[in-house]
Amino acid sequence: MPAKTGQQYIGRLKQANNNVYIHGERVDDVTKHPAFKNAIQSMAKLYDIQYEKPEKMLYTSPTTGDKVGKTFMVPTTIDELIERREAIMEWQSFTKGLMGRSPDYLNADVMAMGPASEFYAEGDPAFAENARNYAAFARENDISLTHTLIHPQVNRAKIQADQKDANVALQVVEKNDQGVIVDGIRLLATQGGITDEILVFPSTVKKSGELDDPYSLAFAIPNNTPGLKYLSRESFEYGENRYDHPLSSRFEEGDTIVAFDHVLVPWDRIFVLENSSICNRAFAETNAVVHMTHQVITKDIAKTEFLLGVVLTLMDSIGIDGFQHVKDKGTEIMLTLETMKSHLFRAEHNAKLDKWGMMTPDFQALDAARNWFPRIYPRMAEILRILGASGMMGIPTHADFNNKEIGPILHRAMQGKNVEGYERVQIFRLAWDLTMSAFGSRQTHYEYYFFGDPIKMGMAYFDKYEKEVYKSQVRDFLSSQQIQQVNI
Ligand SMILES: Cc1cc2nc3c(=O)[nH]c(=O)nc-3n(C[C@H](O)[C@H](O)[C@H](O)COP(=O)(O)OP(=O)(O)OC[C@H]3O[C@@H](n4cnc5c(N)ncnc54)[C@H](O)[C@@H]3O)c2cc1C
Repeated sequence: MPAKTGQQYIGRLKQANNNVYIHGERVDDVTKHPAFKNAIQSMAKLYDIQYEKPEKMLYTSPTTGDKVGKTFMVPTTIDELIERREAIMEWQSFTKGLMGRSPDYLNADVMAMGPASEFYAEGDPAFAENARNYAAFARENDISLTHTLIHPQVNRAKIQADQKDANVALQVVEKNDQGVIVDGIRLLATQGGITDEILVFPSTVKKSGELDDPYSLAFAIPNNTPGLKYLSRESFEYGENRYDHPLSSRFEEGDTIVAFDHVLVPWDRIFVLENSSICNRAFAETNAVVHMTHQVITKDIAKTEFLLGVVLTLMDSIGIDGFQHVKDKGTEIMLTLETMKSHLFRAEHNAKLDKWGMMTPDFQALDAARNWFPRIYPRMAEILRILGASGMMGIPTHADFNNKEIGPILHRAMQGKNVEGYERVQIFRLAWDLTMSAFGSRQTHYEYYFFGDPIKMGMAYFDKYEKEVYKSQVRDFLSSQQIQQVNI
């Protein structure tokens, strides 16, 4: 089947009728519900873009000859790697990097499962076949995915097996002829219930060996599998008016707690079963993490470009762009953008064929970028907030401007250096929705925790960084000075 259209994506969601709950109620039709329908429209637009720009977004399937999504393409040359990234960038230019779980993110993960499928044979040769088949199935059917990696936050000082209710986290409870029955909770599935399927993978920090095995699983199942429930947080979309809520009315993806109530996972959908060692190595050894990071850094660049554009437009609108510290703050964002672009360039141009036959970007460059961005993103949001000052709160609505009595007052009161009140407020509402509304502050929180806890990631980064080369330079330098040792 060729790549899907937006209409097909929506049609599948209607048909699937996934179990999604919000505000204490089951949602009848996510495609019509105010909390989900606009995010679904944006996702549909992404699928439509595949057909608006087929040269950029589609390629010929290696198995069926159908035109399928290029974000599933296994790159074998640097040119293909760049082509794949350009398709990702096309989607990111539409979302401005604000839908962190647009399909390209998990498509990168699934893509790597194909060539690297033999990795999963370590648990069982059948699991390798499952991984291979799933990668092809997802590509040929343009499957949209949500995913879940982590256990509930009960008591982080204890390993899962020692929790007071150890059964709260997702685990295997039974095996039978058809498959494995799993039960328990997983967090935190962004876009839960508004995709076709869920990918359950482990987080890569299970350090208690066999004690972690019951919780160490990887599989994929349709979102309407009996017993699977998505418990959605309240929506941060406060209205459909694009003037009032320019971003949250388009890109509010939603986050969900995932409850598995004795859910059957068929044998042919299992990739890892009760093996923490394999789980801990899966992302790294299949190079899925490298391809996912390649997508993420592309998203980060699109997001930084947009944020820079908003900052510059805002500066201009109230005439602060000539002040020294204001310029310096703009420079901070420019430097971030240029640095991220350099990381991406280095990653792509130093790419090498890995042992699975995938052209794989230089992870040193991507790893630096993915460790740095969560640290710098909150600062960029802060810069926008600082420069916007009172303007971030002086944000009347479209309805206020339309009111005969107060509209003209506001239009005059809110005027900018070279824009009228209505236009200036539009810029500030955009800045507010990007950084300060519930949607905007989630963006900051999201970026901070995108790849996991940045503190733990930083520690892991430090531990595996090649330090000896730098220490030896210092040793050589000191010894080259030939200073006589003082006899004490
Ligand atoms: C908006 C948003 C969307 C998300 N979307 C997804 C998604 O789509 N799919 C998905 O799988 N996950 C998703 N996540 C989850 C994300 O992966 C986690 O938030 C991240 O891995 C951190 O884990 P945690 O939230 O359990 O934090 P915790 O591990 O509970 O950490 C909480 C705090 O305690 C500290 N802490 C915890 N343990 C230790 C320790 N041993 N030593 C020192 N300090 C410690 C941490 O530093 C942190 O400050 C999302 C998160 C957010 C915020």
